[in-house]
Amino acid sequence: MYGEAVALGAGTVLNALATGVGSAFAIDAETTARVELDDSGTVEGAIAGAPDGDTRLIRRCVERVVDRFGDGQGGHVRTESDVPMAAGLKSSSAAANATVLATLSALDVSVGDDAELDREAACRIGVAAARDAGVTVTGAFDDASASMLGGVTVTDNAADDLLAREAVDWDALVWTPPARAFSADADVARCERVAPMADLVAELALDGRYGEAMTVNGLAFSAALGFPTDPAVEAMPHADGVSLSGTGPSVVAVGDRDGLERVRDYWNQREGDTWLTTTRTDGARVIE
Ligand SMILES: Nc1ncnc2c1ncn2[C@@H]1O[C@H](COP(=O)(O)OP(=O)(O)OP(=O)(O)O)[C@@H](O)[C@H]1O
Ligand SMILES: O=C(O)C1=C[C@@H](O)[C@@H](O)[C@H](O)C1
Repeated sequence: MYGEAVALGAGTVLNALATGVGSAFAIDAETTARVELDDSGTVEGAIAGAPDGDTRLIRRCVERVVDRFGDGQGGHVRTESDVPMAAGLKSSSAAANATVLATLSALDVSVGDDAELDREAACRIGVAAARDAGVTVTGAFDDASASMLGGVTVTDNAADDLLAREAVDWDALVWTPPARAFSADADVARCERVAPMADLVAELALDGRYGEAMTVNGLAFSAALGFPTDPAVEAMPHADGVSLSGTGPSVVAVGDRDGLERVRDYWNQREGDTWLTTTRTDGARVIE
């Protein structure tokens, strides 16, 4: 019983750690999960390129899907990803979504608008697994829904409610410094202090003013989480929006390509990886 699926990384419009309301947009960076189920009863996991990586999340995704749709199967899940881990680009949501879809496929459970399960419901299985594994603060339904559905989403993570979704076609520039920042380690109390700014960002996002929204988000959460704002200030004259992504350290700018190429000249002078990409509107998909 074999299943394979792909899900997307994402950037941040609004970090949900202040109020529980969040917003994210899918980018063209993929995580693939390959799941083989058997009658062993236990689930093993592996992460390509990270032999010591924490596989609790993906193992929990398999277990939750088998508990609901299977018959006591065990097996093995392996992920392979373009999304840097713990860098603010929703690697956890991409891994969870890909693993859930691959396990559903291995069990021949169809996923889609007119199928047994729609993709939003499948996404919630991964959110539950992320809470079980302790890799999230709020459940990150904003991250997970953007990764699964594509486009930009606005969510209330306290209720795992999808407040808005829009297919957006943006060019984006990503700077990922060498450091890593796990969401579970973020200073939530400090984030809660910027709640008035988060409320403003939510209003802007729900009004479709995503560029302004993410820029305010970036200034507020860079201050709350102790990240430099220089990369954002460098980008602002040339981008429609720029923000710290997730709980950092990556910074993402969106806008027209010429402007982003100007920003790339600045960010290339910084340690780390700077890469041009685009948003994705198709979301996650089953391969086999
Ligand atoms: N490719 C992967 N395969 C399996 N598990 C992964 C993978 N990538 C990330 N994870 C899991 O997600 C955890 C990192 O999640 P975390 O939320 O801290 O980072 P992120 O999602 O990249 O950043 P952010 O949530 O700030 O956008 C890892 O410790 C691991 O448990
Ligand atoms: O773990 C979480 O709850 C989150 C982590 C970050 O990606 C945030 O950007 C997201 O809004 C919520």
